[in-house]
Amino acid sequence: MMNTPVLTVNNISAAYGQSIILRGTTLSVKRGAVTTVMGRNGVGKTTLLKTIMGLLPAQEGSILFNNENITALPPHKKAKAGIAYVPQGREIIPRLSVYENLLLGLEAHPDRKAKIPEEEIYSLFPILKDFRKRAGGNLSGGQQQQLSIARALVSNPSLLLLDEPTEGIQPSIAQEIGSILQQLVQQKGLSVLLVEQKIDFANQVTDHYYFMDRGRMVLDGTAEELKHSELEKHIAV
Ligand SMILES: Nc1ncnc2c1ncn2[C@@H]1O[C@H](COP(=O)(O)OP(=O)(O)OP(=O)(O)O)[C@@H](O)[C@H]1O
Repeated sequence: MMNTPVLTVNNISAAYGQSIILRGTTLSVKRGAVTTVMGRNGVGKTTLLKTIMGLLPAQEGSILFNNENITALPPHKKAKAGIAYVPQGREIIPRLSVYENLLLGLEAHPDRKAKIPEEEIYSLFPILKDFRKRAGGNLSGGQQQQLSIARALVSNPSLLLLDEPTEGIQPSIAQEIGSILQQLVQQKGLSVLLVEQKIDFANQVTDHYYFMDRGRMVLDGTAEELKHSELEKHIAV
């Protein structure tokens, strides 16, 4: 079990109406490591995460989570099975307090009596303890990103899908988020599928890269395996 991928995506396709976005996308996500998908704007990275989560149907191909076929499961069942999604733009509920936003994470917890693991969450994200009564909408972008990740962790996932966590936040906070991710991977064995545009942040956390173009993967490997020039070619805007 330890050596098998936590998630395998085989040849999936997905579309918005007539507009086909994923065209035979294949990747595998290593257990207890960070796998990062990079690629230019609009190549289908967000669509890939949405399809894995079940927010968009896969019209062809299959998705295996811990060797079980989850292709057609609805999002709430995937969440209960242990997949958490941190969407691009974070989707904090602005009028709810930080604590109430965290409570929403419990909806996806497989145990209905589960409570927020406050000690763990606040030791990872001390700012959320100080601000627990503050409205989510009054936090800075970086704090909202931390809240969004914390809310995902409240459901006790084994796989975290993370869409551009550094978008619009300052480099020092991005670096902090990077260290927290590393901690979660190394200490809790969390598996992460990250979509990222910033190579510096990606380099801080990534074990294995995939490069996506027009709905499919065109290159993959560890940082050592990939030549810098190749990376630049696939992320240049
Ligand atoms: N809800 C939607 N309806 C129709 N088309 C969409 C929808 N969402 C995204 N698209 C289109 O699908 C394509 C892929 O979008 P997607 O968001 O997956 O790309 P991305 O690689 O994540 O890019 P970005 O980095 O800009 O988020 C784009 O051409 C986009 O315009």
